[in-house]
Amino acid sequence: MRTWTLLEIIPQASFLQLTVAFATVCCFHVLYARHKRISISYVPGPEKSDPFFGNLTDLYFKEAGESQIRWQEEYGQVFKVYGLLGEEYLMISDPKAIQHVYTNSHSFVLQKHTRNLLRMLFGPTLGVADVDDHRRQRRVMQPAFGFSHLRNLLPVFIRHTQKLVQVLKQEIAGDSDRQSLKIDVYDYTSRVTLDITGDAAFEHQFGALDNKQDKLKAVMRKLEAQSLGNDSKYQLFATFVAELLPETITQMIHQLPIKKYKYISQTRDTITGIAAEVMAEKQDEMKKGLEGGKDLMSLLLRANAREDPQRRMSDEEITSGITTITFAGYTTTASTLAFALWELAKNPEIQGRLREEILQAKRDALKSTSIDEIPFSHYEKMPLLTALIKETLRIHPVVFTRARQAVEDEVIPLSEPLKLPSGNSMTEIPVSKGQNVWINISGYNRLPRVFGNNVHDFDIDRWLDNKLDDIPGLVGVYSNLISFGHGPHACIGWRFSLLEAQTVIVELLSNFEFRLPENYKGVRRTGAATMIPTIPGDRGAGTRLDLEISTLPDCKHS
Ligand code: HEM
Repeated sequence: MRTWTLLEIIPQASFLQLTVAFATVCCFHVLYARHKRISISYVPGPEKSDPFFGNLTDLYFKEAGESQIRWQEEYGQVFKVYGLLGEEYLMISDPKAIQHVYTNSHSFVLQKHTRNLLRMLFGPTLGVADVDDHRRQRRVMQPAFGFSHLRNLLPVFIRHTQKLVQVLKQEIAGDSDRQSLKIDVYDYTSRVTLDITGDAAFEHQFGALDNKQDKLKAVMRKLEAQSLGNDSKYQLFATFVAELLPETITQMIHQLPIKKYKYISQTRDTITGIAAEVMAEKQDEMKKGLEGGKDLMSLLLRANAREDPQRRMSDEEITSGITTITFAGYTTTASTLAFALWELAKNPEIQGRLREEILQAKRDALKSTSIDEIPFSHYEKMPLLTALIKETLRIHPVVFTRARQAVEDEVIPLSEPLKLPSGNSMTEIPVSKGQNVWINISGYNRLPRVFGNNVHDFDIDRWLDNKLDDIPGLVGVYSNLISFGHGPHACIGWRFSLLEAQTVIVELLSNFEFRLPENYKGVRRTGAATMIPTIPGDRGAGTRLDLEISTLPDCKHS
């Protein structure tokens, strides 16, 4: 009998047959790898809500964080959820477990899909660099985000925020000297954060508040619209299948002439091209011995030049660092600000108290410096402003979940024993290479043992006596909140973001009043690349949060 070789079979098979054969081999490969893993099936968790998609449809199609918070109440700080074809994910909000996963960034890395997408868009950037490269890059970049440099950026923040106030006043007054106007506050918070971030990061003037035509702005906005997330089962399927395929195959697929991938590489070329142009100009200035700017890129170039040549960042690493910062920085802070203004509109009493604190700080500044601008050192001394921002970050963490994958066998310690249905309990969870672990950021921020019993209420008073800042053994870079992550990959821009949010809220509340609009139907917190505000039942309208705004009586003509 004749034996067929693979090379003889392939030319005779149709494309469909080959695809089916390839998919079957992949499925077996995945199921075999899964079978060899240490099982976590004993960990309690919700039943599958879909035989094929497991719990993914709950996690992706319901409001962002909603299911994770509900399951945490039911199953505790550690539970299991199902992904595609019965894949088991570990979801953790236990502080010790989070600390372990986040800190051991060599054992737990970003999921393949996210890593590839980030690499395609931004190049060898912070989130995807391997451990040594990441450490080297952070070492050079970190000082630019310290308090002493932020002090220099405050005038940039204030300048753009004052422009925002001016634009809003003109819009409200319109042609008819109107009293108030319904606006999409996200549109304005994202324009001001884009202008601030471009200017502070590399002195690029996006001119978003002026509606200026700008190539980079157009690309960033398009990218933002594209990242609106998985809103169909097909997209969800494609994302998770990409996760199951070997990395080399995924990278080959990304080279295919598919519209989405072509768009991503064009976007990358535009962003990095502009950043490279600016960098070349700045390097030229440095060579001529000119003093250079106070923006992050200038600081980075100067710090890099002082580094040991072996440890310097390459030009490509600098441009991808700056573009990542610009994109990561503006959308996150813009949504956080929009959520904060929404909370203030829902709580006029808090809005009034906070406005009084701000106006008093401005009066004090006027007395001591003859300018009604709050000095840098005073922002931290405004308890209500600080509490508002902390409570917004707690209730509305725009990065509401983070996925990590174990690249080696590991044991995850727990701060509280995990009780099993058998009556036994476990103090640590062994996991195998390949195990997906999701950090339940929304859930952690609502742990009653950390934040009190009324965790689901927006209550800024919980922060006022500073007790929450002093609990030992917790996680996060800011006030025991995990909204900015933890460990080596924690948000590099958290201080930047806080100061930016503080300046914007100070200027907005001293000039305007925010109310819920007529026919208010709520706001949906939608899970996309980050958590974004959208109109309930109208995802097509994109990121949007409508509020009624009016100019305060004594500010109308200033
Ligand atoms: C409210 C605003 C912000 C929130 C909630 C936020 C949240 C986060 C979180 C949770 C991470 C960790 C991601 C992970 O675990 O993989 C992160 C990383 C990062 N963030 Fe932010 N961020 C904010 C604003 C900013 C700003 C303003 C900048 C820059 C100016 C920035 C730049 C970055 C960068 C570069 C990383 C990657 C760090 C690394 O991998 O080493 N973020 N951010």
